[in-house]
Amino acid sequence: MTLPTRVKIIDVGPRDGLQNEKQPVPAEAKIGLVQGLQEAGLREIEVTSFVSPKWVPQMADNAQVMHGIRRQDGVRYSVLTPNLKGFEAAIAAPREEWPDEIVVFGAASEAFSQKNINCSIAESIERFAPVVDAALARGIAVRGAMSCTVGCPYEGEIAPEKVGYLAGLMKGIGVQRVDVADTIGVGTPLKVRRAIEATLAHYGIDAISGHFHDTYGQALSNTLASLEMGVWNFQSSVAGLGGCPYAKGATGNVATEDVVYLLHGMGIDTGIDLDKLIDAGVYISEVLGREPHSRVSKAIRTKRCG
Ligand SMILES: CC(C)(COP(=O)([O-])OP(=O)([O-])OC[C@H]1O[C@@H](n2cnc3c(N)ncnc32)[C@H](O)[C@@H]1OP(=O)([O-])[O-])[C@@H](O)C(=O)NCCC(=O)NCCSC(=O)C[C@@](C)(O)CC(=O)[O-]
Repeated sequence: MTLPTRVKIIDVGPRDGLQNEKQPVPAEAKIGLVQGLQEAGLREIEVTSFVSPKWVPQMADNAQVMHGIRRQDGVRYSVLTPNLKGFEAAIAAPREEWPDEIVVFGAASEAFSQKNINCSIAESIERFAPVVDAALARGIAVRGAMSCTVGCPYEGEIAPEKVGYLAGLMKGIGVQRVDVADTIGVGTPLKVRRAIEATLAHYGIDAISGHFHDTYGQALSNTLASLEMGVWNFQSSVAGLGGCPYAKGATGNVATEDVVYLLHGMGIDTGIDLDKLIDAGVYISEVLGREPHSRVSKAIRTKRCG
């Protein structure tokens, strides 16, 4: 078994992490979070989503946030765009405020697709196709998020064949890389491996990222299981922020701090400064009025206090 020697982490905290917050989070705080993450060495950050503000009010300040971030060379900034309306809104600003990558988001579960984006899987692909074309024509990269690749809050366990089917549809419309997401954090290593194997029928290992929520405390195990398959792109949220508005009871993504500690402990390079990352997590947690949901953050902050 050869493990990757380096891993790329996409911090999805500003988007996935904050989208479900009930309290208002000022755009300035979201901008400050992006700043803290890039200063900590993150090279990919999912900043916001251009979705309906009626569906996800917390992301209504998308344009303001994209306008406010201070871009750093070498950092890729991505946003979610579920349809052409969202894509057009994402590129309504001057070129320098465009996202580097857009994310279309589908689900391996029909029920989740309906609840999350109000259409069937097949309809979602029809909607995404012109978005993908429009993005690629403008030199904007395209990622596809695949939700519920292990389990669904409405349908229960999801068969790997459904994941393979969705991955094939994504590939068919030109999506360049995909996230295998355990939206509700029910996955365990063998199930996650099967979902990734099904995706490998359509995408190479370099084009697959692992996106694990930590509801049942399995996300680090699932990260390790994916690493052992050669996956080297992962998504996580600083301070373990998050939860999907259409996945009741699901907690946040695995904390970036915990993933970085795991990887560094295995001698795998991430380019991330763990201390600065912890500070970014503390910053946003103070805005939200709670402690970071990261065991590593807690342990290191306790040690800092002597
Ligand atoms: C997809 C829609 C828009 C369909 O929603 P719909 O109601 O079917 O859309 P519609 O086309 O019928 O339009 C209805 C209204 O929404 C407006 N609208 C339409 N599109 C947009 C847009 N892009 N931006 C702003 N406004 C929009 C449109 O203009 C219209 O406005 P009205 O005439 O009523 O005033 C809706 O279902 C939606 O916004 N869903 C968002 C769901 C979401 O953001 N979920 C969380 C992200 S997914 C996730 O977290 C999972 C992930 C990625 O992290 C991976 C994982 O862990 O699984």
